Amino acid sequence: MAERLSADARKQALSGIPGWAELGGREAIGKTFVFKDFNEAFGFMTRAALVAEKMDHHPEWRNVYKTVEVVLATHDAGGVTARDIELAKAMNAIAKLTPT
Ligand SMILES: C[C@H](O)[C@H](O)[C@H]1CNC2=NC(N)=NC(=O)C2=N1
Repeated sequence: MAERLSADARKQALSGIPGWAELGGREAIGKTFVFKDFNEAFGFMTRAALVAEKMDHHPEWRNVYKTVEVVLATHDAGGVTARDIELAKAMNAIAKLTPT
């Protein structure tokens, strides 16, 4: 099973993934993506969902119109692991292909 990252390792990893930050009150990372419209937001979610399913690692997320709020944590590990960092990077790469 993946190991929880230390506070230092989380900070280090997050410094390389624009827009992602630690949540307050819970060991998890999050980012709010804002797109041009609902179509782009939902397109992002569709592409990200396919990648997440392939990784067997799934986001907690909420969509309102063109905004997608994402939270990533590894529930089995009780914190943030390399798998969350990997999915966060993949989501940033997908968002780059999507007009904002
Ligand atoms: C059995 C399966 O691998 C686990 O339930 C996976 C599925 N997807 C998951 N996704 C996330 N984000 N955290 C998990 O701990 C997790 N566990």
